[in-house]
Amino acid sequence: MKRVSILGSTGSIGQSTLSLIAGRPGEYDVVALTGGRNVELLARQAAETGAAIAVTSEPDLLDQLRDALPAGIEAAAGAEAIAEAAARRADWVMSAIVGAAGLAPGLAAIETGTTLALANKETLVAAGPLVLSRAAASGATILPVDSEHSAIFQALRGEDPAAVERVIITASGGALRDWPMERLAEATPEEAGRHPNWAMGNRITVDSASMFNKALEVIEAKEFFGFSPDRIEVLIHHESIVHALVGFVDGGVMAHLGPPDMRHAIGHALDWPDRRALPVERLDLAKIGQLSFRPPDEARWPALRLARDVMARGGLTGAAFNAAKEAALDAFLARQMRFTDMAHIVETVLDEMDASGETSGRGDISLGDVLETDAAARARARGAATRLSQTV
Ligand SMILES: NC(=O)C1=CN([C@@H]2O[C@H](COP(=O)(O)OP(=O)(O)OC[C@H]3O[C@@H](n4cnc5c(N)ncnc54)[C@H](OP(=O)(O)O)[C@@H]3O)[C@@H](O)[C@H]2O)C=CC1
Ligand SMILES: CC(=O)[C@@H](O)[C@H](O)COP(=O)(O)O
Ligand SMILES: [Mn+2]
Repeated sequence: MKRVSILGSTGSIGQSTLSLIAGRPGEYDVVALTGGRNVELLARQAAETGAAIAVTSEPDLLDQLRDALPAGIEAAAGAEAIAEAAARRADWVMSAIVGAAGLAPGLAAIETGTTLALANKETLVAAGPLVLSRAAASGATILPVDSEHSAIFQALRGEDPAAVERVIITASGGALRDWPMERLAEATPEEAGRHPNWAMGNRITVDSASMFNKALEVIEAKEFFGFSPDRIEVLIHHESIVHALVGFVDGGVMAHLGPPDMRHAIGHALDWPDRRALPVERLDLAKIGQLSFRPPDEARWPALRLARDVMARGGLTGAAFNAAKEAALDAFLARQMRFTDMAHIVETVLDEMDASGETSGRGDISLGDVLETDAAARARARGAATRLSQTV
């Protein structure tokens, strides 16, 4: 039996992963499941799968988790306990915690030499070189789960990476794509949180509307595949059917298509290097009829320009970018500032930290360096958000 652990099992990706596993009885031995505040669901998942251990990130919910678990399933709580559970021997680990909180547990799994299915894009944005060098040292395999990166990975199967000329990552445009630009400042968290095509967690859905999700994905593609930034393009594609395209030196372009359902990308990583049947809807292009494409407007979506700055600056800039974005998103979701303020705040934090040398990151970057930069960027972004909320 394949031993699997799921970090972030109570979230959107985590639940989809468990649904695939439940559809193949007797094939998987569930080692660890981790969640956050939803301990009721976590306990139910652990009971249904017979997991060895269930861990919540919230120490104040440990008793509640313990009470809800059947006898024989271990319970634990806190960030360290999650990293320890991630380090338990497993053949395959899904990294689906949201945000930078997923970095340390993902690294802990990597140290064991396992196969890490990586949905947590923040891991590569904040600490790409560190994560890849630790994987090379331990022999761990990292498989992309983010739909665009899974698409690129699949288009590259059997290809010579040197023959790649460019990659094109598609973007739906998110919830506010048809709004006039002058109204964007008024958008509420509820309005920004309605994705036109994908059912996902709330944070990534709002990031999709601001295009910060795509900005993270461009950096993720640079880090994971090693493409130079000038070879990574973004294309607005409303239907979310073409997930990414790879252009080769002979002019040929391979596109990866499929209905917007993450069970395909998750299943691909679960079954890799094989391909097996997955319970996803089959693509019916005749029914869809038309697919549309247009270039992104960087004035509307400054996050895309910021991603280019992050890649040009390098060092610890990715860690600062992600943390500032997370803090700005927190402030927007808490209604402390406007939708359009998020990009201003992130840009201000990046410029300040670049000027002070805090993100220069010379030499080998450690997890401690990344976490320190993350904390500094978050503090700056929170400060800027508080000042803004006092002036609005
Ligand atoms: N959803 C999607 O389709 C896609 C998601 N991704 C990426 O996958 C990751 C997960 O996304 P998604 O499933 O949508 O997110 P969700 O918000 O749906 O789920 C997040 C998971 O992380 C847990 N969690 C939240 N905060 C913490 C914390 N501080 N420490 C430990 N665990 C925590 C949550 O627990 P609880 O809910 O119990 O509080 C939940 O299990 C993100 O990095 C996202 O960018 C990438 C591509 C597509
Ligand atoms: C499913 C997935 O991978 C998401 O990251 C998706 O890409 C979000 O859609 P957009 O950011 O294109 O709106
Ligand atoms: Mn994606």
